[in-house]
Amino acid sequence: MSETTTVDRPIEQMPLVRIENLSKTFPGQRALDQVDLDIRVGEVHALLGQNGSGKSTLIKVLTGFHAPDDGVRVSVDGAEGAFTRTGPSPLDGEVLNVRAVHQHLGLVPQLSVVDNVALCTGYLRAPGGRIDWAAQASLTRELLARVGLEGLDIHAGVDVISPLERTQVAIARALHGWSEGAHGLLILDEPTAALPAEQAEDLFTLVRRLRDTGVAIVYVSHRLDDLVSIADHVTVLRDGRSVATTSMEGLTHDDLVGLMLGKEAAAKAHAVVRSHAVEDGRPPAVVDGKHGRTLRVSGLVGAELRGLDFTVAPGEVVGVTGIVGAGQDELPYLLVGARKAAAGTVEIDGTTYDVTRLDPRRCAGLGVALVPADRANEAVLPQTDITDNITLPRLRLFSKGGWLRRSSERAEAVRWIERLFIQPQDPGKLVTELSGGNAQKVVLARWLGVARNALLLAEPTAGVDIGAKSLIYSHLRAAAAEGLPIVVCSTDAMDLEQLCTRVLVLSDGRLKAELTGADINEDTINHAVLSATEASA
Ligand SMILES: Nc1ncnc2c1ncn2[C@@H]1O[C@H](COP(=O)(O)OP(=O)(O)OP(=O)(O)O)[C@@H](O)[C@H]1O
Repeated sequence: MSETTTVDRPIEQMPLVRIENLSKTFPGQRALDQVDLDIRVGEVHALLGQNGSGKSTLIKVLTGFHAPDDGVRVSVDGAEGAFTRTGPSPLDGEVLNVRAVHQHLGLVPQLSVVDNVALCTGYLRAPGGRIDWAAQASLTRELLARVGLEGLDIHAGVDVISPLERTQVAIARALHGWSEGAHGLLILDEPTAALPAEQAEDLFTLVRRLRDTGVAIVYVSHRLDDLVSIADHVTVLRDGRSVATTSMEGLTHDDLVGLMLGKEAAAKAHAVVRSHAVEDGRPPAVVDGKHGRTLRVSGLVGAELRGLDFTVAPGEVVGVTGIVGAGQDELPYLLVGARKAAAGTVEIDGTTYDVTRLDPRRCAGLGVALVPADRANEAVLPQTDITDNITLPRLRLFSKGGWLRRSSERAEAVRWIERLFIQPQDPGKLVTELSGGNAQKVVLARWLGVARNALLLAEPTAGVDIGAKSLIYSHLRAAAAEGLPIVVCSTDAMDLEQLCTRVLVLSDGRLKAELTGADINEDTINHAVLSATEASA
């Protein structure tokens, strides 16, 4: 902050950061519209809103990635000043630390913990310019101690530590240069998205600890139960406007849905999400038999999986779950050859294939589609528009006499935009200009169009709001009802409860339990994952 003047207000009522009249306009799109936000010392302040409501844009303005429109007013610690761009964040400076930990953490898996910390802090140098490894190790240990990771081997690769430890390392390095007790704003964006349920609780303990040392925390998540557990206040964004700021005291999951969507839309979303009752473990009746051959997987071996056999009947939605690394995270990639399997076969539409010889392109040709978990790196084609992203694997369908018919491609994109309520409804919009949840719908549209014989999904609802979740569920149910075999690999027990007719629980690369019927509910699934993991330990 610069050019500061003191505001005449009682200090105890004064927020650490007060932002007024914050707008951000992209060409043709007002992403934030006169938003006001007060964040206090020692609170967890949740940002809640549907896909495209402006949460990421707000974070990107706070961290200096986007400059806001003119007219914003800011005060920090009671001192008013301009929203200037002096540090990495326009608010970061002597008075305030502003740090963000994003959903994908920004760690390099192949590097050690100490190197990953150094990527943020810079390597400490001894006289003469060589790296002072002893000092670097002690700085790393000091930062890790602040997040409760005293015992972690700092030379271990980030790929071998647990998902919770990775999140802790990312938070630890964000605290570099921020002395304990100094004022600051820590932004956590979907921090539990990659964490199994039991590790999320441990993360909350850390977040509460940081809050109690005076850190102001902005917490963004579509996992509403997280917010009920951890947030002190919530600000609700709708179409770029802040429509409510309230204390979280006494608020339930359903209250949050109501605040986010408005009462009427909330009731509708709730009804759709709950409309699917899988009572006896049998697949729902196949209504038109458009697809209809069993997917049969035998002896699948990968880096994690150690020989998995299962079948998915036409119209069945089989869930596969476990803690990260149990095998469900690599399963769909192995089946389409996106990661190298060591052994295994898969029967597709009556023909058996050696999985070690498959590749994603060939699988797409066979009508087997994979919706990957890492949307940004594995799924969207960044420099292209919604139309290209949806139609790319099926371009031949839109060609005549060797010429691509752009009009029929666009018509197909418009059909999916309408079916999945993709926003904005512009087939020519660059996919990088979409919110995360809308980009996920585009990816889903692409692969729903390809899947004739099987659809494999990895974490299909990560980062999507409750309304979009219900929409995705109903499209997947409809595809199953047409006889498509579907495999949902997910750590989100709600996805599994709402979608699956059978759930396979893996641990250590092997099948440990199979849940059907009334056992397919969030509590039993979480419990089965925990028991399977403990039994393998
Ligand atoms: N770089 C950009 N260029 C143009 N429009 C953008 C850009 N980034 C975001 N938008 C638009 O701004 C609006 C808000 O998007 P934002 O990503 O902030 O939403 P969000 O609440 O974070 O959504 P989600 O929960 O899906 O991640 C959307 O309409 C989006 O299409």
